[in-house]
Amino acid sequence: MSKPEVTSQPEDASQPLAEARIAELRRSIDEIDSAVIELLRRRAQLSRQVQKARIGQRGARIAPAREDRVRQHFRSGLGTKGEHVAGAVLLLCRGGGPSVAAANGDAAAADGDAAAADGNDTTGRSYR
Ligand SMILES: C=C(O[C@@H]1C=C(C(=O)O)C=C[C@H]1O)C(=O)O
Repeated sequence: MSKPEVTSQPEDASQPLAEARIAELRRSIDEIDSAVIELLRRRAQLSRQVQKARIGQRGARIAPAREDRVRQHFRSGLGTKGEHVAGAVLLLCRGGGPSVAAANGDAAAADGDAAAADGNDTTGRSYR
């Protein structure tokens, strides 16, 4: 696999058009990121409702077979790297830690997530 290109040069202020274009593109990227964040918040809410319902029926919070299908869905849409995205999405949406709603700059809540951030899901499987 080829290495990702890394530009060490500072952005060239002598190219104002290119700079303006980059700024415009970055605004579009930021808008998309905001939409992705909002969708992930909604996904996490729905996911927690499913988990709560299952726990209410004395089931487990985690459903490995369903998670495999979620990974497959991301892989079919995004290629092999999609599985990494799926791993991050599942990590975010699984309950047990602070909810995504507590994420607004709440360092204490973020600390509580550290145990889940070691690259392994709660089934002990690595998602890296
Ligand atoms: C939401 C569910 O519960 C958990 C969360 C999942 C998810 O966020 O996609 C998938 C499987 C479960 O580990 C579910 O079983 O559908």
